[in-house]
Order: sequence, then C-alpha cells, then structure tokens
Amino acid sequence: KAPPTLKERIPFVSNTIQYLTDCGTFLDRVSETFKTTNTNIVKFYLAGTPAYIVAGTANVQRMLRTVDSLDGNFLNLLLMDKFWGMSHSEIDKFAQDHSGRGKTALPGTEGTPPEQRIWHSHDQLYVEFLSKHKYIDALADSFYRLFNERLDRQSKDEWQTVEVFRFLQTAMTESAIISLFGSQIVDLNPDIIEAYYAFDRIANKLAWGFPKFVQPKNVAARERLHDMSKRHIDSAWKNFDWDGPDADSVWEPHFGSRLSRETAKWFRERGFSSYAAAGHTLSTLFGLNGNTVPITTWALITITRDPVLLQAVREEAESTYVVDPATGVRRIDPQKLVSLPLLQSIYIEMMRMHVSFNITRRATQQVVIDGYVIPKGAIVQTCAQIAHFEEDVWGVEGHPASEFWAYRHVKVADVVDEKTGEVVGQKKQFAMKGRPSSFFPFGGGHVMCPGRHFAKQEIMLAIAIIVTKFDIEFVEWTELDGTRRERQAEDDRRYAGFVAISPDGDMRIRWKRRW
Ligand code: HEM
Repeated sequence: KAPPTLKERIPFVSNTIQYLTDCGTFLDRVSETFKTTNTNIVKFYLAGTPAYIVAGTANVQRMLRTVDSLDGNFLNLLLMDKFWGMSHSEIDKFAQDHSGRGKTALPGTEGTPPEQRIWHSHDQLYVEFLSKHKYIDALADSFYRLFNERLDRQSKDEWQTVEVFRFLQTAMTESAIISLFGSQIVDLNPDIIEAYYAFDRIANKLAWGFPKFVQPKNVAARERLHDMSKRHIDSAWKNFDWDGPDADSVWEPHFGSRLSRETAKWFRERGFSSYAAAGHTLSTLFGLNGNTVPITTWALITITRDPVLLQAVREEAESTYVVDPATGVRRIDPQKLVSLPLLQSIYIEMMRMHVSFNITRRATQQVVIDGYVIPKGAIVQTCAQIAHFEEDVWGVEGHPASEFWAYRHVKVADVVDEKTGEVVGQKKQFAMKGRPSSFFPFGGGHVMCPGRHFAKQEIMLAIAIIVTKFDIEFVEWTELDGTRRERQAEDDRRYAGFVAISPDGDMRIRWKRRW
C-alpha cells in the first residue's frame, strides 16, 4: 500500500521549501491531510529524500520502539555538522559506531570494542551527571540562588515595568549558563547572552535549512557564539587544577558543573579538537536555554493574564517554602515544588501547547508502520505539534485540546482515614490527562532530552520564585523591540518543528517585590 502524499505545486520542491521556511503551516497541512484521508501516515519528499510523518498512539509507539531499524542518531549527526562545526573525520567517529546508546550493543554489533562505542559512552555523561539527584540538585540550587540574586535587584518600594520575555532572556539565561558552564564563560564573554539569542533566532534555519553558503549571516552568528565557547574551553583547560580540591566538585568557576568538566575531558581523551568540544558547548547552550526560557515566558504570560489563577499559583507555591535549618533562611523546597498539582498541570499545558518538536528517525532497513512499507533510507517523523492537540486524547468537555486549561491535569481525590477507612476530605492531585505516547516535548524512545529533569525544576522554580516574590500587573502587549502593540503575543511559528516556540511579542508588566 502507498500512503497518501502531501500535495505540492512543484513536485519534490514546494514541500521542502515550506518545511524549511514555514514548518508551522507545513504541519497544519499534514494535520489536514490526516483528517481528509482518514489515515495516520503521510508521505512527502524532504530535499529529495522520501519522508513519512506518522501519528496516532500505536504508530508513535511502533516508531519509538523500533530501535534497531529506525536510527535516532541521524539528527545528532546533522547537528554535529551544522551546529558543532565538527570535521568530517570527527563526525565519522560517531557515524561509524552502529552499536547504539544502550548498555548492550545492538544485535549484529556485539563485538564493538568499548572504546569505539562512542554513542554509549557519550550518553553515559548525561546518565551520570545530568540525571543523578546529586547533580540535578546542585544545578537547581545554583540556578535558584543566581536567579534570586537577579530578582533581588528589583525594587521593593516602587512599581517597575519590565517585559517578561526580555527580562527572562537575561536573568534566566545567565543563571542557567553560569550554573552549567561556570562564571568564567560570562566573564570572558560579556556579550554571550546577546550572541546566544542572535544564534537562537536562526538555529532552526542552520540545522534544516539551505546550504551554509547561501546563509552567511546565520553562519556568522553561529561562529560568533562558537568562538566564545572556544575561548571558555581553552581558558578552563588552562586555569583549572585537575589535581586540586575542585576536581570532583559539583561546581567551580572554570568549567562550571561536573557535566561540563567531564564532557570536556571526554572529548579530549577521545582525540576530538577543542573546536569540536566548543561546538558541543554551543549545542548544549541551545538545549539549555532554547526551550526553558520560552516555556517559562508563556507560563508567566498566561498566569499574569488571569488574576484568579495568579493568586491560586501563588498560594500553592508559597506552601513549598521551608526554613533551612542550617542557615535559618526561608527558601523553596524543590522536591515539594515539583509535585504541586496546579503548577505541574500548568507546566504540562505549556509544554503541550508551545513545544513543537518533530521526532526524526532514518530507516536503516525497510520497516512497516500502519501496514505501509517504509523503504530503507527514508526519514520517519512524528510531530509534537500534532499529537499534543489530538482532541480525543486531551479534550475535556468545555475545554478543547486547542485551549489552555490550567486544571486539565488536576484531579480531586478523596482523602481516606487509614484507620477507619472513612473519607475525611478531598485533595487536589496531579494526573496527566494524556498518555506518554501522545506527549513528547522531550523527544522519545532511546533518544530523549537528557536535560528534562533539570528543565522541569528550572521552569517551575522560575515561575514559583516570581509569583511569590512579586505583586504583578499586566500593563500592555509589546513587539519584541518594546514598542506598544494591540495584538497579544502568539506563537512565533518560525520555531515550529524544532524546539519550544517563542512568543512573537512580549508582555509588559509592572511589578514590585513583596519581600
Ligand atoms: C523545556 C525544556 C526542554 C525541552 C522541551 C527539550 C527538548 C529536547 C529535545 C526534543 C531534544 C532532542 C531529542 C531527540 O533528538 O529526539 C533535546 C535534546 C537535548 N537537550 Fe533538551 N530540552 C529541554 C531542556 C534542556 C535542558 C535544560 C538541557 C540542559 C542541559 C537540555 C539539554 C539537551 C541536550 C544536551 C540534548 C542533546 C542530547 C543528545 O546528545 O542526544 N535540554 N532536548
């Protein structure tokens, strides 16, 4: 059987151009084709390569579980060239390793020597230093302290106006970068935030877009940030004492977190250049900020527009403050925070509605999905922007999937007395409305965002700190340059298909510190 094809005016050309330049509209057309053809698979050509977009729980599960014949490293290899700036021989070290990321080598590659299992050992950096409590807590602690410091510079006596997105782009980004990469990266590169956002705006085009020679300005934006990352790596290698007391510390100023330090070492020990290591930093900067800042912005915009919701979130967040017995200082308990029902529900809604990521695999052999044969070499994708809005998965009476609803993932449960078995009250609980196979802002299967645990803490901390620390009022909508506009902020669809979608405008608020 041949699946329905996505119509195009100029065969092999029009769909590719729209995918590369306006992925949001492209995905709307894919959704429409699913509806009109009553199928869950659509074929098109992406730069001459057959590509299939699949939807529906069963197809998504099949796609994510078919690890041996649908290769998830394909996107990373693309980014190594377009983002990391690695040489072909360096990329080959990854490309030649077909043994997979898991502990056990994939069937047929069992004899791969450990030192050539490059995907697996690279992945172990994340397993060890971005997933274990000790390191996530250290990152979250550092972010908490640095972000609070920046907010404490705001006035307690007078109302001040700020634009939400613009403010977070500085305060959150700087706090997250210092937490992961140390303070030296910012000291050495005072313009790094500005350089990062110049890159962030064009990253999508560089990854999927036209050849580098037709976008020299975009390449220059990448190189500027790459140079800054390289300056940082070189300086860290020169100044860090590997035999000193900080060798195993969770944070020090040169490399920053243990993840950053061990990653630099990993690259050097395997013979990669400092340029490649700097490219890896650049790519991680994108993972670190490209999603968390827009998602937090959307959350604050959404909460601020609704004073009743703002008050409910504030009360919930205030319940997580504890007094640190060691210092006597009042602070948020992050473990309490990440289990709050309303705030978690809002976090999930923001990720559901504003992350538009196309999970991408390449078929290394023929596979069958939904009864259709997908040939070797084809690209297979499934799209968060489609799955996250499926009405039968997410819709609730009065609250269609297309709309934000703060309480979509909250349920009210009975509180039962353990001794008597009697119902003694009710409490709110977080309960995800949809299934995991319909929700994949972090990617899926064996290729998933390794920063997801920290991301959740960072986003929820940033929201909770702001709503508890400030009285906030909406003033007006603005363009991104700060000029006034009538229209509220909407998704900037240039980011679609690749990452969390930034707002196309900003919200000016006035705020005053409450303490
Ligand atoms: C809302 C927040 C975030 C979202 C929605 C997000 C989403 C994603 C997605 C969709 C991928 C690609 C997965 C794939 O290839 O299929 C990814 C990869 C990655 N993310 Fe995140 N991310 C977030 C936050 C973070 C944070 C805070 C970090 C911190 C370091 C991070 C680090 C990374 C890295 C290093 C990769 C590449 C992993 C690899 O080598 O395969 N992300 N992220």
